Amino acid sequence: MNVIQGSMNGENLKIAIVTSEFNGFITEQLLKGAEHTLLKYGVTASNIDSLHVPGAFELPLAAKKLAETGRYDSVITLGCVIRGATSHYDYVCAEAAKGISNASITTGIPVIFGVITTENIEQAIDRAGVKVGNKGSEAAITAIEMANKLKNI
Ligand SMILES: Nc1c(NC[C@H](O)[C@H](O)[C@H](O)CO)[nH]c(=O)[nH]c1=O
Ligand SMILES: CC(=O)[C@@H](O)COP(=O)(O)O
Repeated sequence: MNVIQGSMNGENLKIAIVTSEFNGFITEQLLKGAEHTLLKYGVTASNIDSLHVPGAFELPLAAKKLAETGRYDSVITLGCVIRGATSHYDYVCAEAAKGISNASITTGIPVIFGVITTENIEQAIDRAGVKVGNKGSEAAITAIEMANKLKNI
């Protein structure tokens, strides 16, 4: 069996990060985690472009536009949706997830889902660098792995 490999070397990769401003006290921690991890794996700072959008609902369109430029090996989306009193949460989560997946499939560029979807603020804090790691950092690792694996297909 021939196994298609992908290295975790970020040296020649160009990555875009889209971060939503809603729940910014969490999403800025995700952005810090993603940036730190990209640099750790060798991505050059000048090869990382960052864009902010208002909320998670806006992530798919921005990610698709970035992916369509053909300038990036991966696009990372970062957001935080916290359940409120109404069904709004379900709509925002569903459209963000569907749209981000669609951006990836339609452009052929990995668009990584770094969106935290939680029942409360505590769960979000735990996933932004406290108890359960940093989901931005995990998204960065996935971005590098997918970019390098896709190059080898
Ligand atoms: N409630 C959350 C939102 N809501 C805002 C939407 O994402 C969107 O910006 C608005 O409906 C305008 O289109 N966004 C989050 O990222 N997180 C939330 O918890
Ligand atoms: C996830 C959300 O959109 C949330 O902030 C909305 O809260 P609510 O359902 O209480 O309006």
